Amino acid sequence: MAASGLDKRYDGQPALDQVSLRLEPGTVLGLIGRNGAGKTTLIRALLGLIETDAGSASIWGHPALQMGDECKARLSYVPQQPEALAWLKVDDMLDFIGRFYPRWDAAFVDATLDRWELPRNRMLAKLSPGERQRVAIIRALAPQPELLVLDEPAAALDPVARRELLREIALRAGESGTTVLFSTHIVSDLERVASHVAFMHQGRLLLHSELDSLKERHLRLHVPPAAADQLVGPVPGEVARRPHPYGGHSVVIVREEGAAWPMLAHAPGVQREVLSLEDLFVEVAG
Ligand SMILES: Nc1ncnc2c1ncn2[C@@H]1O[C@H](COP(=O)(O)OP(=O)(O)OP(=O)(O)O)[C@@H](O)[C@H]1O
Repeated sequence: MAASGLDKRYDGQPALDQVSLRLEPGTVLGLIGRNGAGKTTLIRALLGLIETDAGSASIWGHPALQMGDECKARLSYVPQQPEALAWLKVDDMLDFIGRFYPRWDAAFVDATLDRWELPRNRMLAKLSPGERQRVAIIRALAPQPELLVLDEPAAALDPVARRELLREIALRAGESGTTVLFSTHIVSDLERVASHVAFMHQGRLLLHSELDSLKERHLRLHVPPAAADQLVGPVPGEVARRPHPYGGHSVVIVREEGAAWPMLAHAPGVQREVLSLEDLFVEVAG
């Protein structure tokens, strides 16, 4: 799955601004960003569900906008608010959908409905939002997709259900090599399962990196007033800068993998701080 140069405007406002992204097979990419950052728009553009103003998206080398049935059968998508087939009972909907998929795992459906204590005979429209989301997740996993796309799957789930979902995603990725793209604003969820992380902010993709190397590549420097002369121009790799309330500045920097830190990181009186993912998110998107 890949996109290059995606632009999308709504009422003149950019929802996607020159977004390029490549999802390598077998990775679990967590897409993180604040409300309205453009996550859903990006997911829909990647899947060819909306046309963009510029740029292109492809899935397994085919243009996303002209995806054929063969490709569709290899991927599953859980939208933020699953609404399809709401007049059917849980069991009937899953039976009906299952007929379209050769690799439909009926035993998984059965076991997971029990494990998640979902009412099989109730109409989808009468389920709670969290229950509906769980059913949508079962529906998405049962065909054993090669590519699983989840738009804020945890939004309506309680903490126990969230853990179960994350465990299931990790299992699929680890055992079957399923490629996963999921959006979230819960940083701890992302840290639990993602191999890669992408930050969206105001329609732009600010950062796309392997999760493990992210912390090694970023640093917050606390620069005391005495070293202020070092901050006249931009610091190499500068991502964010804030004045400290008690004087001095904090500067977040990024370096290429294996590259050296800029001189400022070694300057006298400058303190280095390794950022958590949450801190980094707040720094770039705050
Ligand atoms: N159909 C639409 N018509 C007009 N504006 C839209 C439409 N869809 C999205 N937008 C706007 O585009 C921007 C990005 O929205 P999007 O839903 O992609 O954000 P998001 O990151 O998924 O947000 P959230 O975390 O709240 O779900 C927002 O400002 C939103 O209001």
